[in-house]
Amino acid sequence: MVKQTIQIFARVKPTKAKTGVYDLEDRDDGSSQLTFFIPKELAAGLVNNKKENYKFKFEKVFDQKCKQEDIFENVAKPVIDNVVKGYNGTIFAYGQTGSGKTFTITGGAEKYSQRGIIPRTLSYIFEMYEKMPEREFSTNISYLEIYNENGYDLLDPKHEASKLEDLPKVALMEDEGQNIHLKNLSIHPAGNEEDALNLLFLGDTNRMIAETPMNQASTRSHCIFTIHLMSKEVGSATVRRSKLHLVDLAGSERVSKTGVIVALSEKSRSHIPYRNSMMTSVLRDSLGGNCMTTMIATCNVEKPNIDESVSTCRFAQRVAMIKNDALLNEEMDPRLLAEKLKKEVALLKEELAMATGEQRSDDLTENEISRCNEAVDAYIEDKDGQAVLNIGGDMRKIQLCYSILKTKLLSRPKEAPPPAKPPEEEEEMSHYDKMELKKLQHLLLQRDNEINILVNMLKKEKKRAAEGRPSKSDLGNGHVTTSSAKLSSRDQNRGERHKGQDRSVATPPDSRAHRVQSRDQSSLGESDSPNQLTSRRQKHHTVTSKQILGDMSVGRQQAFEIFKRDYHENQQIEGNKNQLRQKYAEAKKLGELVNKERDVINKSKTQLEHYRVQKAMQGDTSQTMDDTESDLKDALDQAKRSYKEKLARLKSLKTETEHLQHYLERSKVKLMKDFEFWWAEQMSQSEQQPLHDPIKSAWRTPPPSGSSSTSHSAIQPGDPGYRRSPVRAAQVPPLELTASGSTFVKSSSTDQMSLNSLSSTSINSFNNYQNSGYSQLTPASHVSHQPPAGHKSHHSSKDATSESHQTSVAGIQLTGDAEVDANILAFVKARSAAKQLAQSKNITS
Ligand SMILES: Nc1ncnc2c1ncn2[C@@H]1O[C@H](COP(=O)(O)OP(=O)(O)OP(=O)(O)O)[C@@H](O)[C@H]1O
Repeated sequence: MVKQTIQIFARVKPTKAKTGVYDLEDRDDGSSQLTFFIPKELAAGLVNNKKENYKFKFEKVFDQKCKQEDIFENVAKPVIDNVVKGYNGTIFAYGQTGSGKTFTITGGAEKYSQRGIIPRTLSYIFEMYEKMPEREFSTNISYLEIYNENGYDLLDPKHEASKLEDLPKVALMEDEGQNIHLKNLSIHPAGNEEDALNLLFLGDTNRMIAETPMNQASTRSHCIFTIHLMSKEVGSATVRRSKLHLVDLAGSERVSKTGVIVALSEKSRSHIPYRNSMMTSVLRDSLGGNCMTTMIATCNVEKPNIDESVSTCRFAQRVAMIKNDALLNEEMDPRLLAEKLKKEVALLKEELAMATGEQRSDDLTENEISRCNEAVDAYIEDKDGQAVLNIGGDMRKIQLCYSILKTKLLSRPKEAPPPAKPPEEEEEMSHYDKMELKKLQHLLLQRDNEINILVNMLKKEKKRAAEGRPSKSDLGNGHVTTSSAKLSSRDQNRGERHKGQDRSVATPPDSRAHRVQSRDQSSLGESDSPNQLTSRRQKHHTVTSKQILGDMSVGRQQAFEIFKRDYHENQQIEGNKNQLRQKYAEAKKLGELVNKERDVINKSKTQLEHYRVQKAMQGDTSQTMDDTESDLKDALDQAKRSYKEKLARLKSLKTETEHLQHYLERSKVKLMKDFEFWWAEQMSQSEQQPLHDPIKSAWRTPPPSGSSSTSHSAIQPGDPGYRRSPVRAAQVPPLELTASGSTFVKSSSTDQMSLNSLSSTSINSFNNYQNSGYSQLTPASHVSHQPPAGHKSHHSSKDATSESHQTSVAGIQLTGDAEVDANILAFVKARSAAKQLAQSKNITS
């Protein structure tokens, strides 16, 4: 048992400007101290407004420049090492909204280097398995989201999520031993890193899709990614099961209001009401039980966020006092144990029968007879002189074995005895024979192996051809053409990935994957074969716009196209696309090089073998290598090294491209979600416009700066709310939405505002919100720019004010007097309507 308190770390989120409100110090005992300086005027409303310095001790504090790699090395690795050994582990991030919890646990959405703890953990555990050939491992994964005390399965294979409520609800169950079980949470086997990453990507995509403006999933929900490990020594019945929870908690400003967290942070409370919250029930072991737990407090050190960062650090200090007792979770596997016991019982029965003289007289079964045959064959083939034919104490079997042996002996062809040789020649020949025999035996073995490999390959190919499948990419064997071709074809097909395309085909052969067994297949549903599941996962990765946006009207589709064009993350998306292209090109080149290297290896091998055969034929049996042989051997070794290096790079390129593809998929989802929000905002604004105030309703969206739109009608025909307002309908001629052209209006009046300009403007202001980076929510006073309740968009009040003060309409100065301005607007509208009418009647004004 390992007794340990929860280890606490802190991470400071990078800020653009220097804030001067905190300091870090390394202490003599190896820990770090984080100090916040809070000027008195800022401390108003803070817990203690007299205090200016707040000091907190952590295992280590990671400053703004720290890399994801540093966090992984220092925080995650020690926990994972123990999980692989058989201890439970938990790593959770706690901090206010926007402080970097998701960035730390899952990673950033832009670059491969921004990979967070989860993807790095997945790579690391599979690397560790390779280093422990004496053990067999199995890995299963689950991904749970808890929102409003309800659990949702992010990896559910049966539902396509478009909102959180679409996912199956996970229920908490407690057994008699007070162990918590999660009903309806699917657990998926991951045979290799790629499988595991796919599960992570699937869960993340579901998490994003399910995030609606109303639930702000990432801010208010907790996400728990759990890796379930099982391992045992080869041939042993003792298994170790452990779990690693990687937890992204909801924003601290929200969770701190829940009872459990309050109880945890109050020193005087000895009883923690874990059952009051789903999150703490699931993580009960992590907070004071059988687990090694580590917390990362994420701190935002911009001045307005200091209060919350101080609270976060206070909470961390309290958490650091929680003691855990981690146990090695070792047990006998009941299945293996039963098998072992059965064998023992059979043996004991036979011994008993021998001892008591009681023998069975019934006939041996077919199975028993064939086992006797096998035992005799094995006995004959065993070259060990001490080999024993052990068939138990059953006389029927013993007699059968004797009979089989006799039959075999009698059926052997009689060999003529070799002619007698003179004694000295016999001695000389025997030495020569020994050498030659050894050589021939070795050659024979080699050829046998080669034939076996070839036969197996042929069988596989034949089977594949019969199933109509493409040849398997085999990085391990150097057949990289298919793999790189697949990469490039995936590049071309990205965006509309083929449904059901089986990614596992591109998986490099992983010998360990064969050993890995699914422990929880049953939870996947009976009909889920691994291939079906993979293709379903694959399908899940590709998010269709329909899934998020539903069926779109033609007008909305056009608006979407324009929104896409002006989207603020375009540059980043393009950057990732470029990188992906480069990586594919690199992979293709590398694939070709690996194949060349493979040819070099084969050539060098053949040359070396030929040379050795030649030498042997010339009677040179010396064991030492001559210069030529040594050169050939060096060339072969060099080619092998180079081949391995390139192969390793190819493998890592594969993981990188998977990540980039995932980032692009995320961007796609984000784009669609942002459009949905923007569109909803346009709709809600148009519905919120007071009907008696035409000025405001006309100018809720400003014209684009520098555009000629000032001479245009103020009302935006492309606006979805346009036709809904009776005031507007009365003031302007009815305009129709049309699918043709780039505008939404039928007529070509110069007073018509194109949707393009409308969209550019409101999209720009939307983009400004997105880029403002200010992590506080919009003040409630800016009602007209308030996003639909709960949306995470960070609107700045500056944007809102700039939009609400327009001074002219269609070139005419507004007065600020509502009545006068209403008249001006009515005039503009009337003029616009007249022009339009004139044009439609083909009359020049
Ligand atoms: N250490 C960091 N380096 C670079 N960018 C970061 C870092 N930490 C956070 N960010 C960025 O800050 C933004 C907010 O971070 P993140 O989403 O991780 O916050 P969070 O604490 O998970 O918020 P929420 O509670 O809303 O889920 C993201 O755009 C993220 O990429």
